[in-house]
This record gives sequence, structure tokens and C-alpha cells, in this order.
Amino acid sequence: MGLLLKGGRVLNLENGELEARDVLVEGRHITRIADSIEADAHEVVDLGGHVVLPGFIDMHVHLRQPGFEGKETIATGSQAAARGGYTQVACMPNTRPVLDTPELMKFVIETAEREGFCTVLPYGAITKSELGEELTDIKALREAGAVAISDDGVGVQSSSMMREAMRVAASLDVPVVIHSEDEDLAKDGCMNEGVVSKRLGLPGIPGLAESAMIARDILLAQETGAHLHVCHISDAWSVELVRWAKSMGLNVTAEVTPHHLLLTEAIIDATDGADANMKVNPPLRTEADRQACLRGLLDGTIDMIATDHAPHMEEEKKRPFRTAPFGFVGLEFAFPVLYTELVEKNNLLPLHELVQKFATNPAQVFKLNGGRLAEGALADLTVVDLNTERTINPDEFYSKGRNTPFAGQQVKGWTVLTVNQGRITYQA
Ligand SMILES: NC(=O)N[C@@H](CC(=O)O)C(=O)O
Ligand SMILES: [Zn+2]
Ligand SMILES: [Zn+2]
Repeated sequence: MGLLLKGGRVLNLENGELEARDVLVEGRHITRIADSIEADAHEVVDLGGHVVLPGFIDMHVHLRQPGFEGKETIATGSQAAARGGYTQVACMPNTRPVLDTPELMKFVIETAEREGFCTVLPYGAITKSELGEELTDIKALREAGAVAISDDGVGVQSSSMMREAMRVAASLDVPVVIHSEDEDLAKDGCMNEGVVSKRLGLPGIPGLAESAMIARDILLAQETGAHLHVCHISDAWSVELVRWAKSMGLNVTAEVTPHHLLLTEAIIDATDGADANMKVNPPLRTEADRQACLRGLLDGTIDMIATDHAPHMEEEKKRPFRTAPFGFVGLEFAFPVLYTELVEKNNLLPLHELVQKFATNPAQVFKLNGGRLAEGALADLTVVDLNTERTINPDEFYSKGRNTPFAGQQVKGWTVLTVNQGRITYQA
């Protein structure tokens, strides 16, 4: 018995056409896509004209397990992912302990298989405990299932350490995924350095703290031949550097978050720095930076959308702006908020190009099985309702985190059904 999705409109990822098709899922795969498929003995779900997309892939989330289960767990975070239309997420290693051993890779993968709602791909740390002092066993991490290596949460400050990591990673064909931050330049900043930080008297983080590290790491990638992937790009010069690296033929890719595409430090200005739900790293920057990120996404300099889903507890986010932790949740509304703002309202790109940045490109860049809608493809898919407007309401989140500056926004494009390897993981 299969799962028959009847009456949906399947998005053609090449030309953007919406094609009225039935989709049959048997086992873990899509076995047929046709005008009309007989129900036979299949379990039927009527899609009522909603749009069928490849399951989304988020290469940057924080699931907080082990160690910070009060903020999130693999179960709650992956359920939030399924609600957001995601079928695969890659989780960052800044847990406690840090994900820096093969045993911990195994722990994440097995916990996700047992309790999770999507495929979870763990990152292995670049350095032990993310202290920047000693390289991990990258080969062993890879063999245990690490999707790539990253010290996200902190930048690798030592250039020689990063050089050695890239040499090893290049020889193993493992992507090096960077949180670019020069700690010396970023100091104890809590928001973008500029007119707003000055007015509010808050310590700033200059864009240079990001771009200078990206420049260094592009040169190291050039020298070592490593695949460099830039996390949560936020600054205009950073985008320019990635564009240049690509023009030189280097293996450099990048991601951007919904918040850096849609928000600026103006929201912190407007609220006088009173709400730490607006605090994130890298910080929300200027309108010029936001426009540069947008342009980079549209011209292909930036390959994909990643949420950097970073749940924190309400008490923590109630602290003063200066001392509250950095981070926003994002999994449950990333697609609706970007569909609404970029596609529906402002017509900046067509639906199928947005979907490429949510599914096809992450699969391609990280060589994952996913991002395709075709007979024989893995049955990772998401069905979205492009018409019904709903409010982003943190009280409804499956995530334990409620920390988002997008709360209250009215958006369309909500997921109605998510299927991960043939299993229904979310149904509205
Ligand atoms: N993005 C954030 O503001 N916070 C992340 C760390 C990170 O992604 O660098 C976190 O782990 O909370
Ligand atoms: Zn980071
Ligand atoms: Zn992160």
C-alpha cells in the first residue's frame, strides 16, 4: 500500500509551471507522477490544489541536544522543521558536549531516527570543544556521518589552525562551514556597530568582523582547494567577497537567513534596544547591507536560505540587550515569510527560484539526496498553501523557542503536509 497524494499542483523546478498531477509514494520513494492515478488500495490524501514542492533542506539549525534540552531537543526541533516544510536539517555542534567525536555523531543520528521528524545531518566540530586549539579527527567524524565541519557559534581565530583544517578537509572532500567572526574586532558587541549602536550606547560589532574573516578564509580555500561555505552572511562587503571568489572559480558557497534578508537594525532603533528578541549574531545590519544580501541571493552569489534556527529560553531573552543570548528561531515560518515578502508582495523572484534556494541548491552544494521531484526520487516533499494568510504566532510553535522578531506578521505559504522518506511528518 502506497501513499497517494491526489489533486495537487506539482511545481516544475525548471520552468516554474504548476502542473496538476497525482503523486504516488511507495516505500521511501516517489514511484509515479501522473495526470491521474487510481486510488487502488493506497492511503489517499486530497491536496485540494495545493502546491507540491521538494522537501526543504536547512543547512543551519541548532537543535541544542545534548546539553541544552531546555532550549530545544532533537525531537522538538525536528518537529518544528517538519511543520516548516523541511525534510532535512543540518545541526550545528555548539551543544554540550560539543559534537566533536564519532560517538556524538552517532548519538544525534540515532536519536533523530528514533524520535525525530526529519532527516538530521550533524556537523562535526572543526576544533575540539570549539576552543580553537586542537583539530578534531575530521576523517573519523566524516565516517560517522558528519555532513561537514563547522565551529559555528564562534569563529576559528587562528589562521594556521584553519589552514590545517582546510588541508585535511580538502583531502577528504569535506566542506568547511564557517561562522566568520574576528573576535578581536567583535569584542563584546551586542548589535551592529554604527549610528544606532552609538545612539543607544550599546557596544557594536562591525561588519568588518565578518568580512575580514571571509577574506582570510577565501584565500585559505584557494590555497588548500577546500570547499568553503559561508554561514549567515550579513554584510555588503562579505557578499562582494563571495561574488569575487566565485568569479575566480573558487569552490566557495554561501547562505543567508530570512532575518538578514528582511530586517535591519532599524527595528532595534525603533524599540530603543529594549527587546532582546531582536538580538542575533551576526547582528541585523543596515539597509545597504540588507540590499546587498538580497542582490547576492538574486544573482546567485548566495546559494541558499538557511534559518540559523537558534532557540533560547524566554527568561534568557528577557535579559537586557547587552547580556541576553544571540539568536532567533526560524524553522516554522522561513518559507512563508520569504514567499510573502519576496515572491508575492515584491515580485523579486519567481516561486521556483525561491524553492531552488530552499531545496535544490542545498542538496547540490552538499551532495545530499534530496531537492528533486521525480519518479524514482526520494519521497521528501512538502505541500504548501499559497493562499491562506495566517499570523506568525510563537504560541503555536513546536519549537521550544519563541524568540523571533517576526512574531505577529501575517504571511502566506504555510505548509499543509510534509513527507520525509515516505512518512507523513506533518499534516495541518
Ligand atoms: N546565530 C546566533 O545568534 N546564535 C547561535 C550561534 C550562531 O549561529 O553563531 C546560537 O547557537 O544561539
Ligand atoms: Zn554562527
Ligand atoms: Zn548558527
